[in-house]
Amino acid sequence: MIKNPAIQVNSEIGTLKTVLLHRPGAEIENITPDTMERLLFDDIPFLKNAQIEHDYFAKTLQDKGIETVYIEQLLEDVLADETVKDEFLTRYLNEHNYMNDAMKDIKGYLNTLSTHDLVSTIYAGVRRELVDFKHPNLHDVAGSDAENPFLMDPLPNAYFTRDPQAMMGSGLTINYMTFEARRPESLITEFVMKYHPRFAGNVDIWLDRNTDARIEGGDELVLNDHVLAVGVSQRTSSRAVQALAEELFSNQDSNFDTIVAVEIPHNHAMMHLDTVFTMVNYDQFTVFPGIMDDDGKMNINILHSGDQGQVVMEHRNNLKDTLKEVLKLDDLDLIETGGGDPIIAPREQWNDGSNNLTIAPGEVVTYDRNYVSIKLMQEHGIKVNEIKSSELARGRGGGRCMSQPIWRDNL
Ligand SMILES: NC(=O)NCCC[C@H](N)C(=O)O
Repeated sequence: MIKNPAIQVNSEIGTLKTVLLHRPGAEIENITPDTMERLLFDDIPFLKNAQIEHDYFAKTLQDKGIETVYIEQLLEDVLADETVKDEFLTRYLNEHNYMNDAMKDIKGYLNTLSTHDLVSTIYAGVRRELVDFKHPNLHDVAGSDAENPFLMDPLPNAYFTRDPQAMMGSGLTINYMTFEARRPESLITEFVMKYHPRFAGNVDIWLDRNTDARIEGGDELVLNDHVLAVGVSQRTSSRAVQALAEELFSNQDSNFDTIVAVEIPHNHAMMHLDTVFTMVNYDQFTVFPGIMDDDGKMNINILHSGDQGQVVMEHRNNLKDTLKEVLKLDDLDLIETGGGDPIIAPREQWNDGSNNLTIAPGEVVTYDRNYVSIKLMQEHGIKVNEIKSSELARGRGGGRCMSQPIWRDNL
């Protein structure tokens, strides 16, 4: 049992106290038309305005008394220790296939930077011409890698702090992410959890990233203190969900005994469960109807903890009924994104109209552009705090994607 847990997340809706963010930086300006698709962007945001919008998002949270913690600051704190910095750079470069003398050359350059600039460079990417290679690898002089102006690609998705890990109960999963473009983000989480005094020794690690079972935080929803909903999606494999169930059902520190595995279409617009489904109150959810077939059916499996902590599985096909069953509710309110209209719903889903950050039961933070979904939520009694969304939305993630709750009041 952890004595002083640094994480407390026992729901999607308990009053939010502390949240992890990343302010978009130079990495956004290192996206080009050629790399956009590989870097998982649909357009190149205007950085200055993206930062204004992000600061507005952070201030909206701060004005509600929520502590905002920046992952880049935590990384800077951790890398101030020379031994940790060396370990981090070795791992980071290894994961980019640099070893031996070539690694020494790159480290030589990175070690000339202040810790602050090093962190910015890790996010922004390391441009090839900055390193004076005495010992280049073949892949630096021939083939497609050699054509890439970056030795290490930028991390433009880092402002979606939800995905590299998922905090639940007194711990987290540190995620092996699906696309190479995002994998270094969870290496950062790993080092912060291992070495930052705020977290080191004070968190349970339910899953680590040393696996090939893919999982991302946008798929991991904490419905209450013993039930999770996890998307089986473009980004999260069924094997990872099974592994998570096995760990949570058998670990003494975990209170979770049920995982609802919800299969969603595997595509870019709906890459994670939270792009189509969020919990906004005890008995209210927003949902994009496009995740169901024409009869309203879906492929859902409830994973339960059996007598010996083993995983027992039951199949379901109706989302509303399944939620009522696992949450023990007589009724619940599914609020359809864009009112289910065949034009408005997919447009607002594309711009993350289903991706709400719930900051207290019945109160959300969401993008202003999805005005039809906002009006509907208001009509259903939800308090909506609107944030600006012209540039941030170009990365295909909204309020929930841009935030990782670290501490919520228990319900
Ligand atoms: N939880 C989320 O849905 N996060 C949004 C991630 C968007 C990012 N461009 C990605 O493709 O991973």
